[in-house]
Amino acid sequence: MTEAEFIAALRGLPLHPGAHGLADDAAHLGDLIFTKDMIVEGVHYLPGDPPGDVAWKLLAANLSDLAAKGAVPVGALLGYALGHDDFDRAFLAGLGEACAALDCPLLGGDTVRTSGPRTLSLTAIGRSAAAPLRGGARAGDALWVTGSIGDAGAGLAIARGREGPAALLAAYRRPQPLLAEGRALAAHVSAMMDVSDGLLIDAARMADASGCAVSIDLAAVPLSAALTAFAGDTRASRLAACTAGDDYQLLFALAGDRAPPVAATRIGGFAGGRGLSIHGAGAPLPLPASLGWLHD
Ligand SMILES: Nc1ncnc2c1ncn2[C@@H]1O[C@H](COP(=O)(O)OP(=O)(O)OP(=O)(O)O)[C@@H](O)[C@H]1O
Ligand SMILES: Cc1ncc(C[n+]2csc(CCOP(=O)(O)O)c2C)c(N)n1
Ligand SMILES: [Mg+2]
Ligand SMILES: [Mg+2]
Ligand SMILES: [Mg+2]
Repeated sequence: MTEAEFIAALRGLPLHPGAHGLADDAAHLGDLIFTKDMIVEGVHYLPGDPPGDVAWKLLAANLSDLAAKGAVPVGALLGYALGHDDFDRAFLAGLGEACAALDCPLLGGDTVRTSGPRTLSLTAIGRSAAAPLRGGARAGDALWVTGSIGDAGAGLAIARGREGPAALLAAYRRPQPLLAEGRALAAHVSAMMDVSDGLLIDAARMADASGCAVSIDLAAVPLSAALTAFAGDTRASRLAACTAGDDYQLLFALAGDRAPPVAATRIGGFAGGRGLSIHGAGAPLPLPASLGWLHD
């Protein structure tokens, strides 16, 4: 079974109304927001990555989903698999640092031991008075994204041994959840989500959840100077950036010609119909074979 097939099958189980049909980044129970993300050695991080960075990434990936709902973190529940003492101790130190820096204290969790690949999980709880959904975009809305796209994908190549700048490696190992930006945006957007699996696949998910079509101008996608110096600026490098994932930027829909209250780039728009299309210099472009990361 693929990830998408499994989640589709879960939709046939008894679902709480706050799950929004498992078509949002998080569950909404009153003003409380619940989200969970897991990370697995060899899948989400490399065995040689520093344990403190693994802890950071586990918390940050979850808080990114809270950011997309405009939430303030309340606390986190940790699911931890013990392995080697050195890793476990360094993870603990890194988690303490991450909880303090990101203002998210522990509520509890569970601990097991495994001899297999390390699998870690975290459930983050937040509070948001007016959480936007992933599925609220309407035909005529513009599509916007914060920051730059593709840095973490390049950082993974650097973590695997390519020469490259520390800033790209840091984007991969220490993503920054955009909590303040999410809170500033929440009351203005018609839809919001974070970019975890890749800009193209996540934009397609926002359009699907909203019952709209979305189109993206590939040339408008913001790339950092560090990335273009590292990977060039070609159609292929732009497509690689837009499908790499691990960006943890905020993707949002905004009505008409409104300007967002935080720094962001307009990259496309929503229309009637269904599906994702991309274009460059006014001409339609073929979609790449893979739109982003999928656990298939
Ligand atoms: N095993 C599961 N059990 C219950 N719900 C699930 C499960 N896996 C995914 N979901 C739900 O499916 C929806 C989509 O999940 P998904 O993991 O794609 O969201 P995300 O956390 O925003 O993305 P990412 O995992 O890339 O960070 C969410 O509502 C999530 O709670
Ligand atoms: C070693 C290594 N190989 C590949 C990747 C890329 N990657 C893995 S999972 C994922 C999407 C988010 O995960 P999920 O959807 O499970 O929350 C991405 C972009 C990585 N981070 N580390
Ligand atoms: Mg998300
Ligand atoms: Mg997830
Ligand atoms: Mg997530």
